[in-house]
Amino acid sequence: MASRNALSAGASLLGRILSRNQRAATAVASRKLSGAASYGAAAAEKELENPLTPPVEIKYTKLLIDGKFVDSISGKTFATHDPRTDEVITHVSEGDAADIDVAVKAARKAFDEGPWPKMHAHQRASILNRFADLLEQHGEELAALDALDSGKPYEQALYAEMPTTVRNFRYFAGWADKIHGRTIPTDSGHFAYTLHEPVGVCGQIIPWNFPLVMFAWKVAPALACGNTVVLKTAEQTPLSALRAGALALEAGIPPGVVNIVSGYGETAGAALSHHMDVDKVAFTGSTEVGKKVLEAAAKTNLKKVTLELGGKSPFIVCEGADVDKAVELSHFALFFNQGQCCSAGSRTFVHEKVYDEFLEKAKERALKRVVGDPFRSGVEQGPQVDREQFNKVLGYIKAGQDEGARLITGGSRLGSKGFYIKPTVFADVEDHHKIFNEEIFGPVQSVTKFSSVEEVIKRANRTHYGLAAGIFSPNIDDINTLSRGLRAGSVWVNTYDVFDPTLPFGGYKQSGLGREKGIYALDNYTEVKVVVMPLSNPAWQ
Ligand SMILES: NC(=O)c1ccc[n+]([C@@H]2O[C@H](COP(=O)([O-])OP(=O)(O)OC[C@H]3O[C@@H](n4cnc5c(N)ncnc54)[C@H](O)[C@@H]3O)[C@@H](O)[C@H]2O)c1
Repeated sequence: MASRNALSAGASLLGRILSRNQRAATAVASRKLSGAASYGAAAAEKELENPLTPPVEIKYTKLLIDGKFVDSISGKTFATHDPRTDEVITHVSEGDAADIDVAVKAARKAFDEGPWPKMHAHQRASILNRFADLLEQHGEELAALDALDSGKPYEQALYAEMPTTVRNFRYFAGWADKIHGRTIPTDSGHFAYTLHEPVGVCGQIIPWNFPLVMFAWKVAPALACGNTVVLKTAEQTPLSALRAGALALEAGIPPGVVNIVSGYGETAGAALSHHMDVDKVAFTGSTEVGKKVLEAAAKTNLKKVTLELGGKSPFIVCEGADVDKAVELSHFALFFNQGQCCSAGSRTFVHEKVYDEFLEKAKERALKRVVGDPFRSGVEQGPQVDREQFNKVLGYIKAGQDEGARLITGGSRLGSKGFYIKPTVFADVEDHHKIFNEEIFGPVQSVTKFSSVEEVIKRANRTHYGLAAGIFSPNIDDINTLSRGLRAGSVWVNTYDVFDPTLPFGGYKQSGLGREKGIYALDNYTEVKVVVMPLSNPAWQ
């Protein structure tokens, strides 16, 4: 019953999109991929050859600094590509160290002299709520920009990612006037109280897999606490944040409070993490780059650092599980967003008693997955974000085959244009296989067998990551033992990828430092000051 309740996914935003899309997707799937679905179906190929025109006009391509959209100092631009075709969508101003410096100066001025940190907190909340309203009103446009730039299904961007983006701003707007310290009794006859003050200028570096959601996770808590920000978007997906930046100005967020610099990691990103006048940096991306960001902070001004990094999360299907539901949820846990999720359930552990049935049904489900133009209704999976990721995923598929994992479906590109990959499932994957240890970040499910809860805890924890874990079981004893035994920042039981703004998110081990979202995020964006004074006049007064 517990699993049925959870699977109805009423509590999960992504669960809602899952079930909403599922109905549409199943209908499209059966229409497009009748019987034993074939990717080579002429109709599907033809659709991929002739992509739809996205319902969006691109209005903002310059850097947003000090309330104005400006060219980069070097005058350079870079192309952003449509992953459906690899054609250029548009050219965007390319910020580098010089632009980061100007943006940091604007953010510093807005912090030191501007109204934002000092205004009544309820006024900050009103402005943030107005910003949330504008984001909501422009939901279709913003979702289309993300779908175009990243290849994610437009319906997923519109029905799952836009609402969570808006909710994050509303949630943190609600905190703005509730951030306060305590009075503290002392043993020494002093009166003491704490003030929770903004950290200052916050550098924020985000990835390409969820451009707007990452924008919201970073910007909303920083602004609610009274900070100013310089945000560096991912070079693959610069468009939606620039549009959101224009809406931030329209909402009344003062100039210099939100600065947005498009550019590359080695130049603009590194300049931000090394900048001597940035007080804090929040980064989401690969563990490899996360280490560089931490090193940059250590080598410069010891800016505070939070990191949300990679994962290799286990999804565990226990004895007694309803196999159809386990297959559906594990499929969602891995394939959501083309498999490009830091929290992807990318190691599927299945109890030996249900293993064979699970494999057969997991293959069937992967074959039914609707891969196609992200602007077509009912599509569950679009192309990978760019050529680099596409080649990387195909490289992992080859490594899986070379190392002896059993490929049961997929295993190659789909079509001849763009970065589409067939939903792929490997069976009998062993713990030492590369595909079981490294973050693939693609539509590749790796399934392995286990015999006992004790065994699976040991194997699931045998990784340097610790971001998330999924448990699928009807048995409360197994659920309790597993949820306490797994070393991960989020454990989803009979559900997956629940990203409510109220819940903290972050990693154990090399999956990160600190927590984003929820009340825990406020700690990242505030300094604590203690003020101490004597209770009675001291002799020297
Ligand atoms: N945890 C996540 O949410 C997440 C997101 C994206 C990618 N990844 C992982 O990272 C892999 C590589 O993808 P990627 O290259 O886009 O990730 P990445 O870590 O290189 O990029 C993430 C962000 O960091 C910036 N960056 C890159 N080098 C930098 C540097 N030296 N200093 C400061 N900022 C820098 C990038 O420009 C981008 O904005 C993926 O295959 C995946 O495994 C994880």
